[in-house]
Amino acid sequence: MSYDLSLLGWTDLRAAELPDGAVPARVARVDRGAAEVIATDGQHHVRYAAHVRRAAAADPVALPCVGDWAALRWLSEGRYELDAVLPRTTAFVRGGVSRDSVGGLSGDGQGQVLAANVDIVFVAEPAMHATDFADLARIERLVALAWESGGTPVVLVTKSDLFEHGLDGLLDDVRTAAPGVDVHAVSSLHGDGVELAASYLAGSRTAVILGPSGAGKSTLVNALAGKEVMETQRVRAADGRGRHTTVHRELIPLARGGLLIDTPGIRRIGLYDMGDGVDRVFSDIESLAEDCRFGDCGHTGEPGCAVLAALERGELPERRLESWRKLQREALWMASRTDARLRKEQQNKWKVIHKEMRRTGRNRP
Ligand SMILES: Nc1nc2c(ncn2[C@@H]2O[C@H](COP(=O)(O)OP(=O)(O)OP(=O)(O)O)[C@@H](O)[C@H]2O)c(=O)[nH]1
Ligand SMILES: [Zn+2]
Repeated sequence: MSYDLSLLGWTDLRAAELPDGAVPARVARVDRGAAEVIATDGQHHVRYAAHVRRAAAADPVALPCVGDWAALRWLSEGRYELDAVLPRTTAFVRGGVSRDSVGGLSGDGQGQVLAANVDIVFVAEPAMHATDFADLARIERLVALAWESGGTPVVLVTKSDLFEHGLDGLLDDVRTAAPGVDVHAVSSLHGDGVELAASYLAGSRTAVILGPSGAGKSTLVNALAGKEVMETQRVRAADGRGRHTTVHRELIPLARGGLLIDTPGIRRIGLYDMGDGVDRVFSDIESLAEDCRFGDCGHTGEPGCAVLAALERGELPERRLESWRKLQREALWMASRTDARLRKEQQNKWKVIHKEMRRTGRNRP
């Protein structure tokens, strides 16, 4: 019985990074100190090698996370340990982490990776939410997060069936809020746009769905996955034994190909580390700002401000500038706040893990 790893997104590029003699596997779920992984010969519960644990203790960014590709080392009959995390192509990171020029991550001991190797980031925003229309500011924020992860954002305006008139106008507004990003209307209820969304995952790509509570994420996951997610997935069909359904709740193979990562952490993701992403989602303002007379122009009335000039000419919507200001302020505030909180969380978490390791003697190299 074997799994076809290419259906999980394994490529020649990744294969080139696999150490000699190691067995490749994708992380489907993590537990403290261990992971559920899928390898060619099936699913395994694997502990982390001592050097992986040491690296993670120094910097939690080194901890395996869902979506990671891992190199396994064979221990004995049917048992493996997780020996290395292969270089990540993208990552959703919470906490104080910066990205170096080649896209690698360099942590400062506080970051936490929520999901890795995500190609497509669906930003779900309901066309109609309670009594309100789509929240453009929220779309901007989540698109910024998506860019920051290294993945490609695609905005899905969900529940489009609730919007009979003026949907085209709404989509135009959304496109203005997310320049350079594909925007589509989706109704999971009627099936409109679902095939189109699924087509982004062709070639066994991996996606996440970000969006506020009630945006229709779960409904969309089910629509994308096809009926009875757990029973019809192709990856598991190859296994034929019908076991191990639980890990697929976090790394979900879709009936039409491709995968979705759906974890509580990704669902809760808010406004973390959006530095570069903010610049990109506001590329219109950033490029106007290049023509401001002063390099450090705050666009609040300085002489020769090109941003305010565009505003006066009606070329830049006022809402857009307001949104940009708000996001800049929030990013600053969140950065200071999450840093302190995360540091504490991580300290507590590792205290518990170290205690556990001492108790079981598992920390001996
Ligand atoms: N009219 C309409 N309703 C929908 C559609 N998709 C989802 N809903 C409804 O919207 C509500 C919320 O949908 P969920 O899929 O649970 O939303 P969610 O984003 O997963 O919400 P959380 O679990 O809170 O994050 C449910 O009552 C769905 O039935 C749609 O395409 N059209
Ligand atoms: Zn200016």
